[in-house]
Amino acid sequence: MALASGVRFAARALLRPWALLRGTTLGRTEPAAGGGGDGARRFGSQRVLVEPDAASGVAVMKLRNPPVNALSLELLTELVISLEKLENDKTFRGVILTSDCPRVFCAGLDLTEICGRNPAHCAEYWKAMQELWLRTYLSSLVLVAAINGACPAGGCIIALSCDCRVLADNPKYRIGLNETLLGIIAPFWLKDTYVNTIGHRASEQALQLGSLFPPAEALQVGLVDQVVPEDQVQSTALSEMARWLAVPDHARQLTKNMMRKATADRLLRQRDADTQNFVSFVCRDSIQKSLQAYLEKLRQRKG
Ligand SMILES: CC/C=C\C/C=C\C/C=C\CC/C=C/CC(=O)SCCNC(=O)CCNC(=O)[C@H](O)C(C)(C)COP(=O)(O)OP(=O)(O)OC[C@H]1O[C@@H](n2cnc3c(N)ncnc32)[C@H](O)[C@@H]1OP(=O)(O)O
Repeated sequence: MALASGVRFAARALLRPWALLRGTTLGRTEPAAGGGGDGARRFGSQRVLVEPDAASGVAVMKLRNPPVNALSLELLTELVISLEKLENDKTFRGVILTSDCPRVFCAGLDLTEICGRNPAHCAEYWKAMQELWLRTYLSSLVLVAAINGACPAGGCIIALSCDCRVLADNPKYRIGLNETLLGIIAPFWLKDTYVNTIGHRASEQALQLGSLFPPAEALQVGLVDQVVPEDQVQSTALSEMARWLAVPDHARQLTKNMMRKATADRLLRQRDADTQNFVSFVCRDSIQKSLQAYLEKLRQRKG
């Protein structure tokens, strides 16, 4: 798809230096845990573990950035590069995205990447977040989110960018765009993704309230497609993947692009403006104070 290749070019041009500079050990392979079928070899990087199964054409991509898979610049970079590697390997048709950290799928943006950071770093960071959303939202692969933990804000966006979502039935594993509770707001392309998933009225209410939905409500509002016992999340994600892979790739990919291109184009047309908006918004003293206070509250919760 032209657009995807455009994004792929952008990703490669934009991210290659990070991959080198950030000391990732991309491409390291090691035997998959439990053998993994035909000698499948895990690969990935420090913060992303990829367990490929060539026989089925499905890879499991695990976020591994303890304690909460906060989306640091490194994790964002490694996710995009790992996904690009799988997209370029025609052996693979689908990826299951899940967490290697207990109780948390992904805590969203790493707030230490924007709290007390200079505008240049905030811009670099936001471009990486844009890139990850574009890469997942437009991926030619089938992406299934196996949500095995809490999934607020940026974590919710990653899950929403997948083709479908399976959530563990644990009331502590809440999902949603809670930005307003931090005193910030979701940018238009997060809003658009929400509206495309749960509809305008539900999004309007949930975004303003910063709603974090427990599993039953997340299912009811359409934020997730299945809620299953925690020990069945991965197997259910695999079954869901099989359902999607039963469809010829070309027809499915063209349909996905038809459904999502307009939303992605809206960001692609104004990426620089969006980055400037983000930087000028988060660098405001009032917003910095809100974010610092929120981080402090998080740190004190354990006390
Ligand atoms: C007009 C304007 C126009 C345009 C505007 C443009 C742009 C819009 C502006 C901004 C962008 C908006 C997008 C935002 C998306 C986001 O993702 S914001 C981040 C939101 N994330 C959260 O609210 C989650 C916060 N975390 C939690 O709720 C819990 O940690 C969680 C439920 C995930 C796990 O709980 P638990 O297992 O108990 O772990 P702890 O809470 O104890 O946390 C462990 C340590 O991790 C630290 N931590 C947690 N979350 C984050 C995080 N997101 N970033 C950084 N650090 C985090 C936490 O402080 C603990 O640290 P410690 O061990 O104490 O040092």
